[in-house]
Amino acid sequence: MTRRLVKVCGLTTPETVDAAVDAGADYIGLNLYPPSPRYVPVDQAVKLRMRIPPTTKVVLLLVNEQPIPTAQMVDAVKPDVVQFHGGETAQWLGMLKGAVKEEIWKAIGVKSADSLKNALRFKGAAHRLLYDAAPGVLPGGNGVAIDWTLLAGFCHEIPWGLAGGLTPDNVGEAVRISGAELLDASSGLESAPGVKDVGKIRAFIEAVRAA
Ligand SMILES: O=C(O)c1ccccc1N[C@@H]1O[C@H](COP(=O)(O)O)[C@@H](O)[C@H]1O
Repeated sequence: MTRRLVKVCGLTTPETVDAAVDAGADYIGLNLYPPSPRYVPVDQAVKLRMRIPPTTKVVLLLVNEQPIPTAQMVDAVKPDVVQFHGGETAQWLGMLKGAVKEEIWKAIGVKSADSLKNALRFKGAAHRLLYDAAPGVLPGGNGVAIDWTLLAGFCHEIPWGLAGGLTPDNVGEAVRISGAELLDASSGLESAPGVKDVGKIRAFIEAVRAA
């Protein structure tokens, strides 16, 4: 049986970080995109990062950052993965991949099957693609699900994960339809924008494990 990977993103407090670790999250995402309700400044991200044991990987979420701030934030927080969730190009990520040792993930806004085909340009530039809804009010974190059937019928050439509007209630169906091996949720685990609910974090991880 496949052991699926779970990422809980946009955590901002020690309590929710501890809850996600205790519940068995594989990845915890820290959001350094200032307009987001889940934004944490670098010094807070560093403190949260220090609570996370090596068995849980840390993902630093950035949007359209320039190379120097990117390097500074990565150096300070020391994540295992850097998730780029804006309009970063394959060429730019390719250059970065030569300079940084961390794993690189690229979020792809999915509108149709063509979105998946076009994302193949990131082969060699990103270690993993994260399929999410197309940008809305924010580049991500909008709680909007994509058409999961597109993923099931696609010949994936790059490791990938599913994001976008996942909740404890729908993630089982999302796994069944898409076959995703990594499931990523943020706003669907909140009681209000930016306020994570410990019960929903636990329920999400349990639902993935049961799928
Ligand atoms: O969460 C945010 O505010 C955010 C802001 C900018 C880029 C990405 C963001 N979140 C990421 O988007 C996906 C899907 O989130 P959701 O589950 O639909 O809320 C996920 O990777 C979030 O971490």
